[in-house]
Amino acid sequence: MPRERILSSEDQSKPTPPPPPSTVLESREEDPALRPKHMKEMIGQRAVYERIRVAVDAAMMRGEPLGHILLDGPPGLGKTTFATCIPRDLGVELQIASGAALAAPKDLLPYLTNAQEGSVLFIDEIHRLPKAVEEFMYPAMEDFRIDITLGEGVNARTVNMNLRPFTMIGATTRTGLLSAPLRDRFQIREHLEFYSEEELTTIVLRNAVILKCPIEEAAARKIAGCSRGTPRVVNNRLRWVRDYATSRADGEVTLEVADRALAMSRVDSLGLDQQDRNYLETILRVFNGGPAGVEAIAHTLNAAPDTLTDEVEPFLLREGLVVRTSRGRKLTNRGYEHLGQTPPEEPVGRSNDELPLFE
Ligand SMILES: Nc1ncnc2c1ncn2[C@@H]1O[C@H](COP(=O)(O)OP(=O)(O)OP(=O)(O)O)[C@@H](O)[C@H]1O
Ligand SMILES: [Mg+2]
Repeated sequence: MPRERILSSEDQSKPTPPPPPSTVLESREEDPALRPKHMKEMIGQRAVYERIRVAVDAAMMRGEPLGHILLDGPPGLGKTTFATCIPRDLGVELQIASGAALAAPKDLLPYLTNAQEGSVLFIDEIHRLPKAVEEFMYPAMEDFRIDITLGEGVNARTVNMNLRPFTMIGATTRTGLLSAPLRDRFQIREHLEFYSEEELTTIVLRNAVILKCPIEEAAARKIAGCSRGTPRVVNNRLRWVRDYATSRADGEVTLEVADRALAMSRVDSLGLDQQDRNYLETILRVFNGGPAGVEAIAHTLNAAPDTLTDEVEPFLLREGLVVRTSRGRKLTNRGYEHLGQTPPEEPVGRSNDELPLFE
């Protein structure tokens, strides 16, 4: 670990004032320098990595296209990273499309016809594909063939077109929203899980070197411990702490500097930020601890329900701060305690109509 203080000439010439904490922490802007380029540089997700590796090696040895891959899991855990590393490892081209932008089959057509043999077509947010586009994809994925309808009414006729065999990689934060026929067309389906503190510490130490930021191991561990098990969050926190070290200390991220920086950005001991705490506080104060429907919580917070289910809730559920019951979200005893409150007498989430839901 380099201990000396290193600042690149770029850092010195352009001192950027740190943006307000909430922007730093919620920022979805990716740093291309920090995204691993090859699968072997990826940290964690070992089981997923090994299975994809087997398929990639076999495809390369046989000279055949890799089977279609579906990746799901909460935001920031590495779906896009896998999708960009796989074609690089295979040495093939990558095209990127977003489910939300493919409104009709004709929007997908150029991607399919441009796909070279063995190349990868990555569709992000694949759960947002309209039904018509999804159905158009079935024969493309299964038989590398598409059916195009030309003309209208009685003059309409269907033309079959063969495609070059390619690999589709789909990413979604919501597998539950995918139809079974689409899901079944992916030969490999992988779920990405939250990262351990150990893995996140490794990511911090690796990225601190890339960012030329001297850091103490204890500080790296501290940043990792409050990053919600998520590499994207760990990178954002590292950048914030590094900015803080540059502008409020001598540039070195010591444990003390990390503590001060994280306290200033209002990240708490579990790594929750203001948005997470607002969510918990709303259930506590507005809904008396719950149960409360996600729509109602979202309205109260002036947030989109999807943001809550996709981005806020997965980690809070994993940490056991809330439970999802058939009647809505409810604070657990741990949730009460985290907010500095005494839990109510009766045990939470255990009456018959409030059994936790497993989805
Ligand atoms: N296994 C990993 N090792 C190291 N860094 C990682 C890993 N996975 C992700 N990252 C880092 O986290 C960032 C976010 O990851 P990525 O964009 O792949 O998430 P995602 O699952 O696609 O999220 P979203 O659902 O929001 O699209 C990447 O830019 C990368 O720097
Ligand atoms: Mg992504």
